[in-house]
Parts: sequence; C-alpha cells; structure tokens
Amino acid sequence: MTRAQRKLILPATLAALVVAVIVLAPVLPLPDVRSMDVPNRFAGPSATHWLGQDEFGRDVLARLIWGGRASLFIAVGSALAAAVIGTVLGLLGGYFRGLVEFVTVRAAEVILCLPPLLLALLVVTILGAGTWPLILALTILYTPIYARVVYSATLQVRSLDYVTAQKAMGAYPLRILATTVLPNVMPPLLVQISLVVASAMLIESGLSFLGLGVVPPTPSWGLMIQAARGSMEVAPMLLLWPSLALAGTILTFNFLCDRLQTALDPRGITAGGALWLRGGGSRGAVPRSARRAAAPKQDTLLEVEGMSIAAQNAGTSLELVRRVSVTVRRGETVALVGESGSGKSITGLALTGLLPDALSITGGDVRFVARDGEEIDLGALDEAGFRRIRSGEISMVFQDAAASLNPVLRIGEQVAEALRAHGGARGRDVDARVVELLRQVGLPDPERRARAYPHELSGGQRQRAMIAVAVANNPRLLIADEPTTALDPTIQAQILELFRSLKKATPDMGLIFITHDLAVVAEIADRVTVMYAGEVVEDGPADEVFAHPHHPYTAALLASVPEGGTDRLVAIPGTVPLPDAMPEGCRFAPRCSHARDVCRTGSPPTSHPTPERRTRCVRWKEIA
Ligand SMILES: Nc1ncnc2c1ncn2[C@@H]1O[C@H](COP(=O)(O)OP(=O)(O)OP(=O)(O)O)[C@@H](O)[C@H]1O
Repeated sequence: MTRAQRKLILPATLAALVVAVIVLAPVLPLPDVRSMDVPNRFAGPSATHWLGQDEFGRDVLARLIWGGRASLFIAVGSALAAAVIGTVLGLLGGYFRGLVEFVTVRAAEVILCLPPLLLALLVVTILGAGTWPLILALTILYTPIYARVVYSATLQVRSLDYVTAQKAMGAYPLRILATTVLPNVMPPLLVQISLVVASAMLIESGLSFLGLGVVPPTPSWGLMIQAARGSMEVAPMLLLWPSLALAGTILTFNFLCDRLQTALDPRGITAGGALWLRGGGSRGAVPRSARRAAAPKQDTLLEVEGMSIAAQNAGTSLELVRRVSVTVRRGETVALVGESGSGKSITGLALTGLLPDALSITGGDVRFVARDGEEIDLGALDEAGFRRIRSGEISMVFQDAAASLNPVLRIGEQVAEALRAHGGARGRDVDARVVELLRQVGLPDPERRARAYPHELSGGQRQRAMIAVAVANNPRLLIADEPTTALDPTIQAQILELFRSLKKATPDMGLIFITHDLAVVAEIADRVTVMYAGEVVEDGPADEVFAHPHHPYTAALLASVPEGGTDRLVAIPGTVPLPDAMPEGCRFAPRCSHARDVCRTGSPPTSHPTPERRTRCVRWKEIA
C-alpha cells in the first residue's frame, strides 16, 4: 500500500462511519422521531435520550441521525447529478470549442448570473417544497460550476502533447475525452465535488430553515437548527448538535476528497492506480474526394509539392512555410534539417493533420500513397479522414516523450490503445502484441514495463515506449520530430540505433526525421532536405549534400558542427528572420557571406545541379 493510499484510511473510515450511521438509521434501535413527550420537553441527556429531548420532547439523537439522511441524500444526490452533467458539458465545450462551447458551457453560465439562493428559492417556489424539487434546484445551481472547472481543465489538457499524440494515433474525440482528458481533469473535479457537497448541505439547511426545503415532520439538520433557534436561551445544546453534525460531515467529505485526489492521481503512486474508461475504435474509408487513381512515381510514398502553411489571426494571414517540396520513397529516410524556427515541425504536423487551429495549408499538393495503392490528397483531407490514416498509414513520434505519453495510463495500455484503435489486434492478442512491441523497441523486461506508468521510466525508455506506440500499427510513413533532442548523447545513439533496426525490420517504411543536428542526419538519412526560414533551400542524397553542399546555408550548417570536418567551428552570424519580417530576395542573404545584389532582389529560383539535387542559390556554381 502506498503512502497516499495509507493516508486515505482515516478520512475513508470517518466518512464510512457517517454514511453507515445515516444509512442504517431504520435498523438502529432508535426511538420514533415523531413520538412526542411534551411533559419532558427540553429535557437534558439521559440513559434513554442520549442527547436529550427537543421542544416537543422528541429524541434529539434519533432526529439528528434521520435528519442526516435527508441532508446527505439531497447534498450528495445533487452534487453527483450536477457533476455528471457539468463534466459532460465542460468536456465537450473545452474540447470542441466553437459552437459546441457556446451551447454547452456558455449557455450553462447564464445560470451563474442569478444569485444562488434566489435561484433555488425560485425553483422550489415553482415546484413546491420537498426533497426532489430541492435536488433539482441544487443540480441546476451547481451544474455550471462543474462545467467551468472541467472546461478550463480541458482547455489546458487538450493542447498538451500527449493529447496531440493520441490524435496522431488516430483516436476518436470521444475516446480521447474519455481516456485522456477525463482522467486528467479528475483532480480538480474531485475537489469541486467535496466543495459542492458542503455547499449543498448548507443551502439545503438554509432552505429547510426558511421552510422551503424538507417538509416537517421529516427531520433535517436545517429544520432542527431553525427549531432550536427559537429556544436558544432555554436549550442551547439543541442548536449545537445539528450544527456540529453539519460542520463535521462537511469537513469529513472535504478531507476525504482531498486525500482521494492524491491517491487516485497515478503520478503520485507507484503501483495500482486507476484506469478509467476505455473504448473501441473502428476503421473506415478515406473520403472519395481525397482519393485519386494512383499515378505517383514508382515507389513514391509521399510527394509534397509547393506546400505553403499560413497562420490566420484576426483576418490577417502570415505565411510560415512557403512552397515546400519534399519526396519520400518507400524504405527511404529523409532528414528535414534546419535551425530552430525554420518550419520543420509545422511541416511535419501538416502531414499528419495536426496543425494547431490557427495554422492551415494554404497551397500546394500533398499526395500520399496508401497501403492499398490509392493516392490520398492530404491537403483535402478533413479530420475524420486523417483519423483513419493516422497510426496505420502515417504515424508520428514527438520530441518530448514525457509530455506525449498520457501520464495517467500505463505504458502497455497506451500501446494497446493504439492497437485497438485500428483493429490491429483483439483480446489476449493485444497483450501479447504489446509485450512484443515493447521488446522490439528494446525495453528491458517488457512484461513489467507494460504495467509501469510513464513517470516510472527513464527518458530513453519513455522515448522507446513512445516509438512502440507510433509503430504499433506498422505505419507506411513514420515522422519523427526531434526524437533524440531531449536525450543525453549515449541514449541518443541508442535511439538512433533503434530507428535503424526498425527500418531494417520494416524495409518498406518511409521515415521523415526532423532534426537540427547534422551529425544525426549523417548517421541515419538517405536524403536530406534543408529548410531555412520556411523554405527548402537544398535537397539531395545525404552523402552528396554533405560532400558538396550547393547552398551557403547548408555549408554554414556543416561548418558549425564538429562532425562537419573543419578544425574550427564557424557560427552562422545572425538569426533566422521572423515570419513577419522576411527579407526581400533570398531569405538567407542577410547572413550569407556570398550574397551579391542579385540575391537581394526576387525570390531565387530552384536549380537542379543534378537530377537528384535541388538548390535555391543563384550562385551555387560559383560557390560549389
Ligand atoms: N501556432 C503558431 N502560430 C503562429 N506561428 C507559429 C505557430 N507555430 C509555429 N509558428 C511559427 O512558425 C515558424 C516555424 O515553426 P516550427 O516550430 O515549425 O520551427 P522548427 O524549425 O520546427 O523549430 P524548432 O526546431 O525550434 O521546433 C516559427 O517562426 C514559429 O514561430
């Protein structure tokens, strides 16, 4: 048992005691709560009436326990009903945004404009006093509070890498909401439930106190406080007991939810833990509009021609990637290299339909040849279409495995998710395949690692697990975005070796390796595409480009790494220009020692020094 679980024992026992006493009221040897004994009104504690008698001589202890039934039933009932409705509204609004957000969260928020007690009074006045109208009133009152809490937690979670990674696996939105977003919004939700139970008990007591809640002679703590108020001078203890019961129960629930939050968060435990919801995925067809008869060049897997990506903001459009062309053939590894900000990542994201909301492909042709030989226009594909080809056809590995793996799901479960989402395996086959995949990516003791949470693995092991998720469905094209950058050099070498062995095991798989590290490119790539300031500046077979760069930027990059072969490292002066401040002419000209006037006017055309090579430098012959 973990520390967090041990800390749960005390509040859980207290809460269980409170609930047991209240629930078992009918079978406890208690006097009838309605039987009056007027001659003994306000009598103090005795052997038959442990807490004394009230203004009608009724037993205070019995009324306290029976009163708790009404209070607790109303409070817990309304808190849970509001939690379920509010959570659904918050999840949908936060995940889908736009119109869905308007009709869920924003609509619910209208209720918050009304003072809570007045709203409850209104509902109870319309429907009449009683337990059920009160539960309804409190549910209406608390639903928007949950919706807002879950909405803001969902907003935070939806933009995290592991949610994007789930999308990359081809998971459907409802599955992502259930298995990834919901478990992550659980902690604030539990805190909210404890607060709402407490607040609902207070409002129930308040309304009963006003005569609008539980109807006498049914006892409730609110009614007991109301009755005791009139006789405070004669019997002050009558006020104390229900007040203590109310405060004690509220504190017990707050205490329990607080500890529950810690105990259920897998990041705080090392064994056991919670797997909340699972679902099933299905295969479907890519829309007709995005399919074409196959006419690609032989063996071509992906052909990107003149793709542009722009950011739309408040009616303005800012071009981030301009007329990029990349080709990947079957079994080929293409490295996409360039300094930070050159547009490598968003190019990769565009190919998997994972561009952030504000960015979109604004031009060019992006064609991918699916397993069945049909050509898919990725530029025309909608989210549903991408979902069908992700993981099984195109898959992605992200730089930060710690952020890309779902922290609340065990490793094996995450690999299994990917397998199930694409119908790759079923039932017991899934477990066997998970272990096989974890073994394939070189995780030691894969059976045990399958049961571990991401935080229990080292950085390198997490990256291996992430790669296992990405290759679970044997994608035809794997896009790896700086998969070794966050790792130390020894582990980097091991992960590169893993990519090499994966390529050997699946010789037909194409690989786009996004990196800024030319040493890595030399290790792994067949071809290299060099990007600068959102454009491809040079492209060709890796060994030829390394031996004879035809663009000053490639040459400068090579000179700036120890593996470049120079004795002295040469830094490239200046920085990559920002998208809204691109220079006229060649974008590299302000940093280029070979630049002449001709470079500063008009965008340089693409030249082909050999059929296999491209460069965007007008002076490539002179500087070669
Ligand atoms: N969501 C966004 N909204 C607006 N601009 C963006 C967005 N994402 C990226 N950009 C811009 O697009 C350009 C290219 O970014 P990108 O992340 O593709 O570069 P990168 O070459 O992958 O760099 P790094 O190696 O640092 O990730 C940058 O100028 C960046 O500021």
